[in-house]
Amino acid sequence: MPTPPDTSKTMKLERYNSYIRKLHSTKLLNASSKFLFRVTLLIALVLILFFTINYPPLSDAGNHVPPLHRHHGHSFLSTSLFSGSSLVGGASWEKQVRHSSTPRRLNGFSVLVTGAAGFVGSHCSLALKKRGDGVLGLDNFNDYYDPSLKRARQNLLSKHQIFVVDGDLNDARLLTKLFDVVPFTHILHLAAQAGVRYAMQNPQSYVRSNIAGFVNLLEVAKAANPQPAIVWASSSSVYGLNTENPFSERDRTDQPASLYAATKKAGEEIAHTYNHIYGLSLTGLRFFTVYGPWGRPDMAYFFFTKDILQGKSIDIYKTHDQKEVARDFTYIDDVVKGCLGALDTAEKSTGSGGKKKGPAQLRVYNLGNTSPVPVGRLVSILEGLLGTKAKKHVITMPRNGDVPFTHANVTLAYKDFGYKPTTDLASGLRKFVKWYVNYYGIESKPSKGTQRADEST
Ligand SMILES: O=C(O)[C@H]1O[C@H](OP(=O)(O)OP(=O)(O)OC[C@H]2O[C@@H](n3ccc(=O)[nH]c3=O)[C@H](O)[C@@H]2O)[C@H](O)[C@@H](O)[C@@H]1O
Repeated sequence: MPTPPDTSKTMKLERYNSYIRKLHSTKLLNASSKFLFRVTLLIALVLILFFTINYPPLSDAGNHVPPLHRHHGHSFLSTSLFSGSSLVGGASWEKQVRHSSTPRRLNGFSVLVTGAAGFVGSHCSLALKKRGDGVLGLDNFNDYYDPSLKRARQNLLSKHQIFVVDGDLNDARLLTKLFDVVPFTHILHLAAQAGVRYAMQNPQSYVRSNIAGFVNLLEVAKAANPQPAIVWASSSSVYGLNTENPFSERDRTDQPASLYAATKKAGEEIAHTYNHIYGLSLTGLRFFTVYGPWGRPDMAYFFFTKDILQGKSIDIYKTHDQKEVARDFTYIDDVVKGCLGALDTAEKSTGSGGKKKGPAQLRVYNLGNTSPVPVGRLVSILEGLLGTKAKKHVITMPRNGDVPFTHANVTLAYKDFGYKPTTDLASGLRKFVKWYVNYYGIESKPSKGTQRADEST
């Protein structure tokens, strides 16, 4: 008989093999579950990020800016999560917000300045900080004009311990957070879509900033406890086709000539509503063509300077009945004094947490220079300061929302807070040109005395 095979060894081997197989399958299971777990985590993170970027906070749903239209607004990622280098709502962010907003003088204000990286906003922020008030800036750094100029203004502010939060007026969650962190006594609301003629190119940006953004800010302010007093920038353009001269706050403002003017006028009406329903103290300031160092490159005095220095021709508008166009150009330092005067005399809001307790202050003031200057004269002053002849191209004013002249009566602002402009156009432009040349350098050699046949002298 054949000897039976010795199975003990085979069985041992099989047992060993099955043990190894089990071991492998458990390892495999472990590895694959780990892998699955990681993939799920990654998907979850991607989804969270996707929703954060694409969907605004619930409270902001009504003001959601569709992604395609964001170039003049701000992405929600940078608006809602990050500001400068710190995370919005994080401990270091809150510390910066508090530090910047804390007044350094007895009974000093704590002011939220919107549009703080803008022209008037940066000047006012510095003036407030210098006298000991706390200032927190808010700006969306949009690209209506060169954002690097806004960043340069922000750098200047940060040297004076003013923190500018990178965010949009339409971000209700961000605004509410700011009011949670700081009990602001005042808002100086200067953020806006400015410029008269650009309204024909991008009308929606005016509605978004000057109407929706303003309402969003007022909604947050009325709900705050304490409610702040609000001083905000209206515009001389609300006088539109008014023919009274000079313009007084009592004159009609129901004939705006541009959508820009119409949104500013709408702001004045909206201010009335929030004052009436919620007891918010509101002061609108009608600025008259403000100019000066750190100004706005979209304004005529600014781009005339650039074009004259580069030897390019400039368009000088005349009215349809061949008259000169004139503006009550107002120097920035005078306007800053007006803004501070308005803040100093602003009474407290009377409501709290969205409920009115009694009547509150509602005011509107002209802040002009009281001395209109024809645009041709502005150009001659610039030619003198730059030592260069401009290539002047005099044309009839295009139908683009412009008005033929502006002239402020400032009696009311003088009576209520001593507003008295002291800078004439020649002195103010001298300071502007000094700043301009220092900031930009002289970009190209001025070309002298070359005029076209259709130019005036
Ligand atoms: O006072 C105001 O409320 C307004 O002042 C300025 O608006 P505007 O007065 O039109 O200022 P510029 O655009 O700098 O124009 C100044 C003057 O130059 C004239 N101009 C403008 C452009 C141009 O190419 N040529 C020209 O002759 C205009 O007709 C105007 O008379 C600001 O741009 C507005 O944001 C502000 O609200």
